[in-house]
Amino acid sequence: MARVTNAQPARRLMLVHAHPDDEVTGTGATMARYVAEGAQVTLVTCTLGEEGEIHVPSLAQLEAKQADQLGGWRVVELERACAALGVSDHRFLGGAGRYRDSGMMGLETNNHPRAFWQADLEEAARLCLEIMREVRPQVLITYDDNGFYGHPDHIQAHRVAMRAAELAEAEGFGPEKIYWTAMPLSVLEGGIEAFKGMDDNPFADVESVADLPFGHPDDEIAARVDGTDYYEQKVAAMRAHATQIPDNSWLYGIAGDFGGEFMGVEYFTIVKGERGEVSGPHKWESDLFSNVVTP
Ligand SMILES: CC(=O)N[C@H]1[C@@H](O[C@@H]2[C@H](O)[C@H](O)[C@@H](O)[C@H](O)[C@H]2O)O[C@H](CO)[C@@H](O)[C@@H]1O
Ligand SMILES: [Zn+2]
Repeated sequence: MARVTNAQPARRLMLVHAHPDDEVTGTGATMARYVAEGAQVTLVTCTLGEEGEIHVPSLAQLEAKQADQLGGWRVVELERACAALGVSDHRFLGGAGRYRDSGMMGLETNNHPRAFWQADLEEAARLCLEIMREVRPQVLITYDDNGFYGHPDHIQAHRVAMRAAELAEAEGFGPEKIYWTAMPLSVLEGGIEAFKGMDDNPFADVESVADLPFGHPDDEIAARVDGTDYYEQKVAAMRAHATQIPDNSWLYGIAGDFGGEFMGVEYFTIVKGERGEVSGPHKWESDLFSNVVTP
């Protein structure tokens, strides 16, 4: 049984994401910050994103219904994004190509025999456990039980990560703290105002934040990680995912109009472990490793 070696950094963060590009949008600044601070950041991506859209016209024929090569291309996009963030430890769950992108909830692609949505949970969790046993992360990040916005692969990534953490706990090396990606309602409400008048307004049809499948009251948020110093790395990593994030994406609008204030700050709820120092009106933690005692 592998044990923490002297060669491993003192602080170790593991993230379990569903598709290439998820690592950037929800946790890119957090990853870049902890890498810069000397932590080991291990990214686990569960699928290759084969069923995604393609926003690069010259690559359109790679789509699943044609050449079905988008997954391979997104492997390269992910490598480039990790390089931009400074992340050197990336794994595909079960190895590249083990689990296939299931497509949006309810689509026929959910039933593909290799779809992650069809994965045997125990088997997939044990594959995740193997990485956890090697890395022994003190902090684990994944999605909430709705996968943040209800995508089947995100829901499955949550289930696999949480089951792996449970199995690791039983073997005596579970993560000390577990966080789920989140967004405060106050930030979403600010976004709705800020986007009015933008061409690519993601909130165009949204009357109220209550209409969104995600968002937490500010007091339910546990941690606000300030990665504003790394927002340029985050934007560079977003650009690496060109098939998923088009040049006219609202995400770049935010980056342009608000800089690191929005793109460089990422939020989490906590579902395991004791928070360390908290501050501000909503008592948010600023360091995911605060209060960690596990060597
Ligand atoms: C951020 C994320 O999880 N993206 C997934 C998602 O992509 C969506 C999908 O292409 C949908 O058809 C679009 O309308 C929507 O705008 C996209 O965000 O689902 C894809 C298929 O499972 C997945 O490849 C992509 O990474
Ligand atoms: Zn995703």
